[in-house]
Amino acid sequence: MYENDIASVLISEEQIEQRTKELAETIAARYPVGAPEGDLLLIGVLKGAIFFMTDFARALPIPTQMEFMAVSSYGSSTSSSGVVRILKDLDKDIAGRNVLIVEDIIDSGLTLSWLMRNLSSRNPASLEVVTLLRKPEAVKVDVHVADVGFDIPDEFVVGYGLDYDERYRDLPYIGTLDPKVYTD
Ligand SMILES: O=P(O)(O)OC[C@H]1O[C@H](OP(=O)(O)OP(=O)(O)O)[C@H](O)[C@@H]1O
Ligand code: HPA
Ligand SMILES: [Mg+2]
Repeated sequence: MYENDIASVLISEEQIEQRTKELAETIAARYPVGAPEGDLLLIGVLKGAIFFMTDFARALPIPTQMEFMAVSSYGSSTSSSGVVRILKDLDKDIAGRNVLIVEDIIDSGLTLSWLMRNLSSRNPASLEVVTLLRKPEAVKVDVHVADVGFDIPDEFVVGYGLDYDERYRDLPYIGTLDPKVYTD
């Protein structure tokens, strides 16, 4: 599909599927079914986390509810602007709920650190994060994340929800983007 733009496949469809199942089982074990806080509330961060969110939710062996927030800090660039904008806020109150943020990637950590502060101020009963990808060498602000699918090198990646200038989200795997695509 985008063969000429992808330099290498970093994580295959099968690896994503396998790791998502493992994460879902580990995480579900921490949330007792029938708790007074109600069902676990997944907050998906649009648009990047959309594919991971839907696969992760279906792999979780417990009932969950889903809400979405859209924030953006990259736009048509390969580095974070550092300014996080809310493009779509939650429709529901999360006070007293067990909340799990579902992210596709932690790169500089700026988006997540901002989001954690924003959501904690709404008084959830608990607030945790699961991310499919993390770039340990790129982190500028430390955010505690218990569950990471894959630690990856500091290269710009696309696919499985991740875009460059809105393209490549529909690739079923995670690939590195040939630098010619963004240096031309
Ligand atoms: O750790 P950071 O350096 O802050 O980067 C991570 C964030 O950047 C991407 O979102 P983006 O702003 O590209 O929006 P999108 O999900 O709609 O593509 C990605 O989906 C994360 O939310
Ligand atoms: O490597 C990346 N690829 C796509 N979107 C991103 N947002 C932060 N880092 C990345
Ligand atoms: Mg993006």
